[in-house]
Amino acid sequence: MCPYSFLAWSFYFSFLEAGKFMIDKQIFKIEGVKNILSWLVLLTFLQAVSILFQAFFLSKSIVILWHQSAFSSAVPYIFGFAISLLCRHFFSLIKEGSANSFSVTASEGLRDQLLGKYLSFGDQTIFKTGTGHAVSLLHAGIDNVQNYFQLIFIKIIDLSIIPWLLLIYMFFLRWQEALFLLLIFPVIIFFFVILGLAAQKRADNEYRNFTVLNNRFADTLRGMQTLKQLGLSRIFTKRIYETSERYRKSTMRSLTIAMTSTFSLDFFTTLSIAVIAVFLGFSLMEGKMSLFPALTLLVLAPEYFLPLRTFSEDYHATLDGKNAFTEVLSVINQKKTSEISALKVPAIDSETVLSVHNFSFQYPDGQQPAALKDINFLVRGFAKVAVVGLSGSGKTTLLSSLAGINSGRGEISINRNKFLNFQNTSWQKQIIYIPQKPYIFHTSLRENIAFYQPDAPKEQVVKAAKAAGIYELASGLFNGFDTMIGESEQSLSGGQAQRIALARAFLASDRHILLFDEPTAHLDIQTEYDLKQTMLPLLENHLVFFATHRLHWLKQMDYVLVMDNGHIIEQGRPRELLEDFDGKLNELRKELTDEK
Ligand SMILES: Nc1ncnc2c1ncn2[C@@H]1O[C@H](COP(=O)(O)OP(=O)(O)OP(=O)(O)O)[C@@H](O)[C@H]1O
Repeated sequence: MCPYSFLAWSFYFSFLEAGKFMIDKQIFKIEGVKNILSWLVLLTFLQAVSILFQAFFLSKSIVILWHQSAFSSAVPYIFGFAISLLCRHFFSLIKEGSANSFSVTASEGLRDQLLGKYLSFGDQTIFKTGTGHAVSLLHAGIDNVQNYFQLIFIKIIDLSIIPWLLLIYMFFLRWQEALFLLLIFPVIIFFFVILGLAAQKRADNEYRNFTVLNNRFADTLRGMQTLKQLGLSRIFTKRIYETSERYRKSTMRSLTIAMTSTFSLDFFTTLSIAVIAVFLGFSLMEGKMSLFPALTLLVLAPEYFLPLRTFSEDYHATLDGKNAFTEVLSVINQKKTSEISALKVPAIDSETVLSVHNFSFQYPDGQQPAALKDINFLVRGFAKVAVVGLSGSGKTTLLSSLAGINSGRGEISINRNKFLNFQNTSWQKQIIYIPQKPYIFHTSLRENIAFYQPDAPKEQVVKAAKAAGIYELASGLFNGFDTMIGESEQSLSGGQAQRIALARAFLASDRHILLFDEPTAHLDIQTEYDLKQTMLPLLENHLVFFATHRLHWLKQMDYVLVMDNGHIIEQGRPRELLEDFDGKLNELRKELTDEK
């Protein structure tokens, strides 16, 4: 291998390796990246030219003053030096400003995409990675990505342009020193790469510990009340402490590597500059070169290494940002098994025929067999369908599939319009979903009730509240319907939360599909009875799917699906099924009675 190709190869290798640590290639797919790159390249080029002029004018001024010429002859050079210094910093400021505005826009775009992904994937993505991790990715993670965008382009472009432009000029001044600087560069990068490998491993470890800490912290906060009741809060506090200690130690370990790499780079670059200074000193003493090229070379040598040094100073922050960026993209790039369909589902009315044939669903990380298998049923108009079964039989999964939260696949027809699953916008816009514990948002009571219809006038909100039996509660509150509820605000009982969910349903009069997932499961008998009286009028004029363990609801239902192990094992009119003493519904009734 000839020396030139060896040199070229070592440059290529060192840049490639340095780049691999710092750049996630997907960064080039971000919108507007080409424009910002071209703009930064232009500014960096101008900055490098300013540095050259700065060195030139500075050396000229010193040489004139050294030779004790008239001060006036040095003034234009001093002036030139000041101008080029100003230009250099001016270009640097514009670069930072441009990179900053790009990084803010790009990272906010990523935050929106990430949030959109979490919302469209439902709780399954969050369930997989953990709530704490999801929240920290949306906040600290995106902030790290912003910092990464802010730093990485400027650092990489500086490193790719400034040293080489300076080096070309230095070759013209004196090739020996320029060659030395050229040869030392890959050597320094080689050490940097070795340390980078270790830093990458430590940073990955640090990120893993950070994720565990976030999840553990969020879980503990959520379960704090239960932990206190069970007398376990101290144990969990200790666990959080231990996890945070692990995170602290791993951060310190990766910081040690970062410091070592900064130190070693500083050491090598300072040593190289010192070597150059010694060479130049000898050449000057021996009269082999004049003062101007020697001074210019001495001024330019630190500038030659400066991009590399600043690159290493922000190495740790950049690595953190890169890890966060990769993580954000891994969520954003997740593919849904099926995208939400835009096919129009007719509005559900008293004449609608809904037929579900061979519908199955498997959780992405669920084990065989599927959570729902060959589900078949046909319901007409505003039927009231009970979904019953033992715990784990698939009731919630069926309701989540009907709500379009789960994907699944089968032959579904609504008045002969065919669909593959319920992930359909016009179907979902007709649904009201009431789970066991409805989510109460941290906002006013009024906004909580107006969940499906945010623009509903106050009179309608009040009417819905009256129908749901929550009006008395609202009147008793300090700020009435404007009182803040949810989170740490006004606390609500399970029954009151359920009534808010019912008020939402009363208000959403244009939605005619009601999905109840064991709405009274955790309420006492009296509260359930009171709530039932409120719920019964709501069931009218709605297609209702009502998952429950409490079989007294069957009296209000027209049809029942009995589930076991993801299958519908029996279906029909409740009264007819209950008359069959050997039937599955009666078997279930006995099992549920025995359980009590
Ligand atoms: N997010 C999930 N990921 C993987 N498997 C799940 C998930 N949720 C439920 N399953 C599994 O699917 C099956 C049906 O669960 P599902 O919650 O639908 O039952 P259920 O009848 O509603 O039970 P319960 O009455 O206790 O609420 C169970 O085997 C359960 O372990």
